[in-house]
Amino acid sequence: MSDTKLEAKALDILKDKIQLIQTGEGGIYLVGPIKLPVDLDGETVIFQWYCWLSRCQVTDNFQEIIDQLSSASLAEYQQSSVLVYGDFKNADEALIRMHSICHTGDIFGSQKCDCGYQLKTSMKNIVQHGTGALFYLANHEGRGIGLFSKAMAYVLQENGYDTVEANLSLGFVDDSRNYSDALNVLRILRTKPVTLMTNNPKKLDALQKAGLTLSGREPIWGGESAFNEFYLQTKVQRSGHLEE
Ligand SMILES: Nc1nc2c(ncn2[C@@H]2O[C@H](COP(=O)(O)OP(=O)(O)OP(=O)(O)O)[C@@H](O)[C@H]2O)c(=O)[nH]1
Repeated sequence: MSDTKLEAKALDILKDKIQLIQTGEGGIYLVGPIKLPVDLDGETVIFQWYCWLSRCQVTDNFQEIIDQLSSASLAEYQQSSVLVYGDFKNADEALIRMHSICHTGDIFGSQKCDCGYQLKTSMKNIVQHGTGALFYLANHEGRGIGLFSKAMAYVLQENGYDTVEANLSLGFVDDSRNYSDALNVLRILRTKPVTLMTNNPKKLDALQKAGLTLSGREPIWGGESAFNEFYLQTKVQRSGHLEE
């Protein structure tokens, strides 16, 4: 097949799997669902996976978006995505997690935080519940400060600073995470209320202010180790996290 024919065929395949979400500030291009078999403790679980890209440009001519991909250096800027399980659109009850990326905890299994534990547990909870979604938010590293700054914050923490002090002394606020794109995607996937897995009342508040319709909160506490005792204590004492 010629390159032109391959391109035309690709668009034909992709067009039914791309949605434009208009946000007022631009467009979110949502790709999916894609069937994703996931190994959860030795059991294969099928999730439906979606990934999105935010652009200033708003177009439903998706070829224009495809044409920009190869020169957009997207690997330099991570994209967020969501794993959906069960009849997420229609079920009366659904469990969701807005999980902030944690390179050290989620990927390396670092025990300096509880992120890896929360990621795995939230996926298992969703499957056990029967319906839900795990939003994996790629622009949230270090509560919004980025991986390099988080490394600097860790150096400061090795020298006596707590998590909040470390962020502040590097010129950041304690928490600069934004949930608006994730909520725009959630509204496409489900309009009924959801139960949010979190221990953080400020996150709950930020999400509700941004328009999340909530039916409840489920705690997600655990993953304690000798290495994260002070970190978890700081979450409770300085950031107001709930222990149950
Ligand atoms: N700045 C900074 N960020 C950290 C540190 N440890 C983990 N993180 C980041 O914290 C984010 C998770 O936020 P948490 O405060 O642990 O929890 P939360 O999302 O507010 O609340 P939960 O929903 O209860 O998990 C992830 O993006 C991690 O990368 C740290 O020592 N310093």
